[in-house]
Amino acid sequence: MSRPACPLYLGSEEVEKHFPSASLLIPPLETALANFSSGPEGGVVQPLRTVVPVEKYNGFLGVMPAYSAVDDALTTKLVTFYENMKDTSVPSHQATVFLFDPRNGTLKAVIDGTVITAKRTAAVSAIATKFLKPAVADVLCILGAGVQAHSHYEIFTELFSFKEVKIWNRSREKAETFAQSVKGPAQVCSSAQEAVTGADVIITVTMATTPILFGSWVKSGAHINAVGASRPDWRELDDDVMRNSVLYVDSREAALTESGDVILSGAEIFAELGEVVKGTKPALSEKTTVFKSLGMAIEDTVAAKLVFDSWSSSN
Ligand SMILES: NC(=O)c1ccc[n+]([C@@H]2O[C@H](COP(=O)([O-])OP(=O)(O)OC[C@H]3O[C@@H](n4cnc5c(N)ncnc54)[C@H](O)[C@@H]3O)[C@@H](O)[C@H]2O)c1
Ligand SMILES: O=C(O)[C@@H]1CCCCN1
Repeated sequence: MSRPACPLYLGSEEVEKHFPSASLLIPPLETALANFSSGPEGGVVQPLRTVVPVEKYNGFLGVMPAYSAVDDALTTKLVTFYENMKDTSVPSHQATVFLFDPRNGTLKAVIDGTVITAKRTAAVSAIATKFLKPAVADVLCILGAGVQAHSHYEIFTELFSFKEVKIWNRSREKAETFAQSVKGPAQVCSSAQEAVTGADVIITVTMATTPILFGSWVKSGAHINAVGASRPDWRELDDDVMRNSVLYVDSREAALTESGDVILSGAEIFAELGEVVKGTKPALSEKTTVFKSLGMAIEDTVAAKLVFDSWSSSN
């Protein structure tokens, strides 16, 4: 019996190279979201992720396995995320995706998951926004100025035509650095309220554990992508915005288990994004809408396959 070959390793630079634009991910991600929301016939097997708290250091380890029959792809992402880190040279989120041969279980590749996590999360928010943004969407607001703020800025300015981008961060200095580093306009705001006022699309991408977005600030009909607060006792959005918006989620099961914004507000889930993509639930874009994103393993499966296939065809 021959031993399996050593798995391929693709670091973040290689991943970037084989993944020039996150918008490449939109079609396969839409298919994956629709398949996920189709139950067993969609061919997606994705148990709820396991999250191990590392209390002593305010950290968490997430284990995110998934199989997609349509893509014939099997992966597990391991992701760590740490709150209030003193050492700012280390990213708050670090991830690795393991890609297996689904025919025999051989580990084919170990792929940096940090770039994948940044790009696939932003691409899913872009899908939600395509369906749920108001007919006229001139002003984009981003709360947060970290990794996800960058990946969201990149794909949102590529796919949509906002006239204005307003950005707020807890430390203004980081928002200023963000505005100087992006290729395009970004207006730094002194408060979250100032950034949110008048915005048609709002993205919350912070490590906040208590609300930073309040319903009284939100323009009627706006669309909100709520990307942070992925623990059952963490919040980014207040009860007002949660209860008075139409609520879309990536996964009902995950939202009811992991999302403090959903669990603690008692807001009712209207639909999964995959149901909107399939057309079995409407996109009520004239209403104020929230897409609560927690991140799904199947998104990493699709992204890792795209990177691996691109690498294979060029080697
Ligand atoms: N839904 C998903 O699929 C998904 C995927 C990855 C990350 N996330 C979440 O998105 C959020 C941003 O992730 P990131 O990788 O950009 O993190 P990051 O550490 O790069 O950036 C976090 C930003 O939040 C700000 N911040 C930190 N604590 C805050 C607080 N208490 N109040 C307000 N702002 C605060 C920081 O200044 C920073 O600008 C996190 O909550 C993360 O868990 C979600
Ligand atoms: O889906 C993800 O990759 C992230 C991991 C960290 C917490 C939020 N969701």
